[in-house]
Amino acid sequence: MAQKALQLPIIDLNSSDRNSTAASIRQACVEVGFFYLINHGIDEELFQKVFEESKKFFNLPLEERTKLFRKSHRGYSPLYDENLNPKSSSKGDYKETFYIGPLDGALGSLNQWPSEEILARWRLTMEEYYRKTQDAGTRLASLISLALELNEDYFEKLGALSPPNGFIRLLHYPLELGACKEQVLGASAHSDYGMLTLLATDGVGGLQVCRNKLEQTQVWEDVHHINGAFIVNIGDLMERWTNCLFRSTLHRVVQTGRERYSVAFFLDPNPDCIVECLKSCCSESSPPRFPPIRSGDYLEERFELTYAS
Ligand SMILES: O=C(O)CCC(=O)C(=O)O
Ligand SMILES: [Fe+2]
Repeated sequence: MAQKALQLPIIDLNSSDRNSTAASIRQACVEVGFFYLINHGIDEELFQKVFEESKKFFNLPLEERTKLFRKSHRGYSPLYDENLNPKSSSKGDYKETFYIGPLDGALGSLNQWPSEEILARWRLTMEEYYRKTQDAGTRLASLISLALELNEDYFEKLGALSPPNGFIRLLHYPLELGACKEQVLGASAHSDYGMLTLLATDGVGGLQVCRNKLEQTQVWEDVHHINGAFIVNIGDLMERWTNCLFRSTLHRVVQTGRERYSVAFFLDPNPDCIVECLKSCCSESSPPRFPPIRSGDYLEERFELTYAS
């Protein structure tokens, strides 16, 4: 188990004092890369509906779930299918997931949905959650621009958010039956790939972060659930943008002997956006550490490494 629990700052997305909120975000992203987000516009009722519908899907017979097996990163990914830490020798993560990508335009037709006869309100619920969470993420991105001493519409103007590449990942960590010799993790140690992640959890523990990923002995700290708050973390593309000023922190989910559900929303840049060091994050003494990269190419490569086949 983790040695200690982490106290993360609470950021109010609706605060009228945007400059002081931006300063708190900056401190959180420099020090930990994780914070809580409140007043984000998603009400308790919608969270409840999303978790209920998610449970209904994962409780369908395996045969039904497998009909929606992932294609183009959308749909169902069964137990052990993913390994979020491709460097580990583990046989995969003890979780099952379901992905929903951008809803609109040509990309929208790539999504897979359970049939309405089986789960009547599933698609509507997920679409509502997708739009509202993407909106919260976009508003948060403008506070992040402020935190980086940029104009509030910086990421908008860059094309990163027009439209963003948003993905919902519904997660289910079932109870593991039988003792296992090696430690199998619900989600193995990883950092998220993109810009920002807004994570909703069900109150069951297990999420841990490691702030000293480069040291030999890693210290893992528990991240607690706060009712109604998102747990937000910075992804690797944001770390590249900021020349490692903002941290994309290693995290994982350990098994606690309880079944667990969570819902991650990845707000990633438009695939055609070129991610290169921000002017406010480099200088002569601190030159860019990464070459510019097209967001879509970077994310594709990371996704490919996640799957065993
Ligand atoms: O389930 C969780 O709490 C974390 C999931 C996660 O880290 C991810 O999906 O990237
Ligand atoms: Fe993650």
